[in-house]
Amino acid sequence: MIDLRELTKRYGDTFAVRDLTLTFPVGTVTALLGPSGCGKTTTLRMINRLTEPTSGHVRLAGRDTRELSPEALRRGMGYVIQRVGLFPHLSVGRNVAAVPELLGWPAARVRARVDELLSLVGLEPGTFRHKRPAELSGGQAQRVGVARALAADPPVLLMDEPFGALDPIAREALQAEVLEIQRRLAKTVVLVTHDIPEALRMADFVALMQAGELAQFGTPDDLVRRPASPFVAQFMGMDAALEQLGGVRAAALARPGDAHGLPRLPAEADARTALALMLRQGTDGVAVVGEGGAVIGVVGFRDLGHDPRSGGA
Ligand SMILES: Nc1ncnc2c1ncn2[C@@H]1O[C@H](COP(=O)(O)OP(=O)(O)OP(=O)(O)O)[C@@H](O)[C@H]1O
Repeated sequence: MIDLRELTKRYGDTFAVRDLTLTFPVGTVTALLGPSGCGKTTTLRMINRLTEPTSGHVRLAGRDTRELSPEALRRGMGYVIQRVGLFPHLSVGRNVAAVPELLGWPAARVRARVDELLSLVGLEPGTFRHKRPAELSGGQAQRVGVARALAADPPVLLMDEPFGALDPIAREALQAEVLEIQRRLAKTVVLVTHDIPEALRMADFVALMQAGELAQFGTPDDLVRRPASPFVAQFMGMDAALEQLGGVRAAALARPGDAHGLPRLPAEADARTALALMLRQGTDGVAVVGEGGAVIGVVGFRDLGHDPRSGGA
């Protein structure tokens, strides 16, 4: 297990993380959840010592991580970030092989491992092994990133908004596959996200942070049904509104309008996905497209308040 004890990171007068005491149980997914700037990434980076704490400490399986070299520590922890950062000049296969090669595995074992991992993340090895990162879609590149993080079979996987840059359909597919892999391999996963539905879907436990401190740790059900403070109730309550949008098809809200410059959303997507796309792209609308990419109509930010099932109230 990973234990954080009174972990603090200060930048000048700002506490990015303050007195954080938290245990990530072995073989589970724990989401570090919270609004922008609450200290999620700083916490994750203190676990693998990409950021050194100002005070407090991290224990891994009972050992203070300061007793380990950062390199040895990181070898035991896969790390996946939003933009995977694959080596552009290396093939997909060589990217996945990077850590096993560093560890001096025999060539045949590395080759077998690369193929095993590509299959595991849903990429057919014969098709993808020799491709360059530039030839991949965002979702495929992110899959390679996950395969690379798992290459040396680390017991711990640290993931920082790993699905954040993906379109909604690729995101849901990869979330499902990462969950499936986690269940099969029983990795200890720490997942940074600000997306409540993602945390609810993926996490066994949620650590909700507020301004560098722990607001509540518990199961997703605990946080939704037994919030420890008004902040938790309000933050998790945003989800109820979002869930309602999840039941409405974006196509049902689409109306004629100027689709120029708007991000595109498939007609079968729901209104929650439309909202996520607007927030991510910084637009106040999306273009809903049908088969063949023809624009059906636009959904504006203000249209999201109108549920056609309730008569447009
Ligand atoms: N290198 C740094 N120097 C100064 N301040 C920093 C540094 N890194 C983070 N901070 C500050 O620490 C706080 C927490 O940042 P952190 O990136 O951990 O938040 P976060 O919850 O991951 O946010 P987001 O969801 O927006 O990525 C923020 O106020 C941020 O501005």
